Amino acid sequence: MSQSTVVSAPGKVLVAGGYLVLEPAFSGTVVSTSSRFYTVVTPKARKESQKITVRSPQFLEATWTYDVGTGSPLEVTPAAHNTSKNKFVHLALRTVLSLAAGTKAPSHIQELLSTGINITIVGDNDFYSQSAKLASLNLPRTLKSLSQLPPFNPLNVHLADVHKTGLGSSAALITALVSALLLHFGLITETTFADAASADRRFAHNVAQYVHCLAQGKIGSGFDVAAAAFGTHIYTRFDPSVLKDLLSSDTPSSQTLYSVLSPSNPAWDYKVEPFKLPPLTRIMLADVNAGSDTPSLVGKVLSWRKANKETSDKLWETLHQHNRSLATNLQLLTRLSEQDPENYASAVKYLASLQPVQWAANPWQPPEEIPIVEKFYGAHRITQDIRQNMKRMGELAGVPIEPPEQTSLLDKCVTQAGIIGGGVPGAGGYDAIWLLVCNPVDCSPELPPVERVEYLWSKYDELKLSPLSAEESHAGGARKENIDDIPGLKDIIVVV
Ligand SMILES: Nc1ncnc2c1ncn2[C@@H]1O[C@H](COP(=O)(O)OP(=O)(O)O)[C@@H](O)[C@H]1O
Ligand SMILES: C[C@@](O)(CCOP(=O)(O)OP(=O)(O)O)CC(=O)O
Repeated sequence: MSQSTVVSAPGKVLVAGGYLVLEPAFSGTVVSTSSRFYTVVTPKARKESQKITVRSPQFLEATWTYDVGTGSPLEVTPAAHNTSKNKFVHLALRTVLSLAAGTKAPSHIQELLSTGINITIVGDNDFYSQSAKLASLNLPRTLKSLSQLPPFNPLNVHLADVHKTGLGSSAALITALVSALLLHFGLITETTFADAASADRRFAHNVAQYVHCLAQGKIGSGFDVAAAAFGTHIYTRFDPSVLKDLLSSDTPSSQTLYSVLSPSNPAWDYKVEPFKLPPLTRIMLADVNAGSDTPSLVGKVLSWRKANKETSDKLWETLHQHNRSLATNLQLLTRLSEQDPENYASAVKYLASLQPVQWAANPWQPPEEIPIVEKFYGAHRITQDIRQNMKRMGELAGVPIEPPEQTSLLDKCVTQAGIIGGGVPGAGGYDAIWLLVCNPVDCSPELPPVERVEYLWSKYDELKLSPLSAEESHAGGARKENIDDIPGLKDIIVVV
């Protein structure tokens, strides 16, 4: 394993900015998750010249072999014996190998390929629903039960049949795979890649963004790939015209690929503004397990917007103001915690024991805590305003962005003690909900809000809810890993 290259990339939750983030005039607040995808690239132990074998050991029959040509342009062909296709993986390999062949000393690439390459891809359990597994083990759907599952738990299904939880498996996987390959072939270096603002990290982002669009057959806003590459941030999209020519060409040359995807190409105009959730708070996610088709929601909302310019412009502007205020408000809370950690911690502990409606109504509140409490109450109000306007967007467009079932669930959640706010992430629908909860170090004698929410979810009869174990990742996006630091990763790699 000594010559292995391991890279991980996080999943995402778009807490504000669904639909708006598709347009460059608006932005989205995306939180990256502690749950990650891992890619391990290793020279084959048994030499198999010009062959790349990709394995996803969490799934049945998930091995794909590719033959790499020796000519120019370099071809990557799926082997005839593959039992399924994996467009995402195939296009990632083809793109990075083509870039490598064009920009590195060909002899160096040839040397790596002449041994053959093994790639293992695994996603943290959170990316796929674990409800069936928990039920088979007779375990309740709680965070504690999730922590008892082995890492990278095999799902005993084919990849095509898996139930995804909405954390953005393909974006995290492509970003981790592309970055690992770029590092392995020496197109970027470990030291520069470690810096989120570096040209190398931006190169990995651009390549991942291209591969993801190509594999999906469409250009979305790209917030999911940006979160996988850079971590939590406020995202403003790139102008899709940067990829137009590449996407319409069958096999772009290495030179064309490089000139478009290069970090110095000024046509990449996306913006990544720093953001993080305030200290002593925690994001909680529930997989609602009812499923929604994001592309169909997006299609309907966008055609409604086109046909109702004036009304939608007003709604978009209102939502944009609320989305920005939420981000500003949460950033201010982080600043208040830095300026006065003691009063901040004491205010969070106090808020954790009361319902949000009671937060601003305490005449005995110590004066130093008042600005902190007010900001938390402000965040609560803004998240409620965002929900209301997103729901209205759905009603006007005739799509279930916050359907009645989700409204009742969220209403129950956000009136619990210590819950700052919540909503339907991303495009909304029946997929999932997110909550932001106060998470003081010690809540005694009260129950911590996290446990209150878990209890409510476990007893909620109207919908089948499973918590996800993800928290916010503070690792800042994709990163090179040491295989020994990731529990369970070494054990799942097939050494051949
Ligand atoms: N563990 C995995 N190993 C290999 N490929 C994967 C894995 N998980 C997801 N994928 C790829 O991502 C695709 C799913 O992409 P998509 O439907 O866009 O899901 P998502 O919304 O989670 O990003 C799969 O068809 C497969 O090509
Ligand atoms: C509507 C959107 O703005 C947000 C969709 O976010 P989701 O998190 O719902 O996305 P999926 O992972 O594809 O289900 C579309 C976009 O920005 O591309």
